[in-house]
Amino acid sequence: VGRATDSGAPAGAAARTSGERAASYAFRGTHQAGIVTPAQDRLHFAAFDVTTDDRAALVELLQQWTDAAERMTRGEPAGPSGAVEGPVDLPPDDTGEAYGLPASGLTITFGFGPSLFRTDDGVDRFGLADRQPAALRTLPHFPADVLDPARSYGDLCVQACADDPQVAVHAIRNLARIGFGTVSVRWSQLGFGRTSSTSVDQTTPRNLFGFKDGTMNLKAEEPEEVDAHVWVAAEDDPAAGWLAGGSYLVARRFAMGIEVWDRQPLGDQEAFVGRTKDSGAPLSGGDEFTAPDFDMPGSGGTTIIAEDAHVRLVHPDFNGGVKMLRRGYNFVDGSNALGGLDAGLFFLAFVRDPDTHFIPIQTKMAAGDALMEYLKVNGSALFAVPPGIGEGEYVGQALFA
Ligand SMILES: C=CC1=C(C)c2cc3[nH]c(cc4nc(cc5[nH]c(cc1n2)c(C)c5CCC(=O)O)C(CCC(=O)O)=C4C)c(C)c3C=C
Ligand SMILES: [Fe+2]
Repeated sequence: VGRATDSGAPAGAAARTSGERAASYAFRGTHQAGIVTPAQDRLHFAAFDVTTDDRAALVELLQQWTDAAERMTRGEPAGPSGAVEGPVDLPPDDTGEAYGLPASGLTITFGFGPSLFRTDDGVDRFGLADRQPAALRTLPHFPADVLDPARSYGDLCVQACADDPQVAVHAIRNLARIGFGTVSVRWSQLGFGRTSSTSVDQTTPRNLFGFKDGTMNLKAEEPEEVDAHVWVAAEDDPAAGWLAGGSYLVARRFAMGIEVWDRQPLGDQEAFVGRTKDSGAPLSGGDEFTAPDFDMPGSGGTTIIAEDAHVRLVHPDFNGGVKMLRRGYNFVDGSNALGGLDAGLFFLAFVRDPDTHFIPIQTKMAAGDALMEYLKVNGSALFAVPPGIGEGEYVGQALFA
């Protein structure tokens, strides 16, 4: 199986055939991997706080993280000696739990939070304040947000996705280990079962409400749409030229009231979403990929896709044409005090500008979406995702130039 470029296309001699998953994705390229590369089945996402005010130490960490991430995405150990071949009187430079495992499609995607540029008190810890992108601010409070600060925010983030959970966890663990003394893990989230497709080669998966999720997602095979809605352009923000070719990453932990949801009639569940549970077709008819007819009359003077149906509220036609690249995951983090599952959807979306492509849609959804009855958001964060890493560069290098 060939290696893939950041566009998801094969880069090696052995080309990938349709639907076949690449064993590894190129770490370096125009854009970071883990955005338009095909969404893998497993996630370990971590937000870090930087525990030093030393800019040089931060840069050194990013250099070390770049080296280790490149190695791990190739299926190699995090450091040159590895888990078992280093000196016996030193801790190994790889923790070992992925020893013998293949790359498993690992992608590692880095992001920078607003607090890296300026603390809540306005302190410019690393001399980066004048390079803070205007759109990189703490997300506003939305109705139904019950945010836990211990699951929110962060100076840095790392999204590790792979087809083997052990490989994703190994990546985060080793980056945290390398960062000891410079960063600490603020929060992390495991995910299983992607809730989106980012390539037409992928079948649409299901979320924990049991519905197909990702049907109308932006896909790698629509590069013009991806350019228009995902990648930051050089002219977007004069203060943040370093972000050109990058993106913004929205992370929101949606706790789902699945026990209450499971007691709702099938027809009601379908009305809340606006699509059938079986094929995922819009309630106005057709198959999964048929465009919804939002004007089709239903019974009693209403439309067949209800005014508060999720797919109506978030559809580009009702949101100034904006689209997003969703890349979220299901999660179950044990059970809660009431004996229910602590389950939900860890929503991840890459957008060109959160002010136009996320905040208005989330505001509308939080205020009037039928799904919100079953959702609470207890974690939230926004990160600027620097562009891809060129040969000999480290992640985010242009920010520190
Ligand atoms: C603010 C953006 C969005 C949030 C938050 C969100 C949460 C969320 N969504 C589902 C389930 C489904 N979403 C679907 C489609 C869909 N969702 C968004 C945006 C947000 N979703 C968009 C832009 C779209 C595509 C709309 C379109 O272009 O038609 C679907 C339908 C299948 C699909 O197209 O993917 C489902 C199902 C849940 C459960 C959830 C929070 C937990
Ligand atoms: Fe959605």
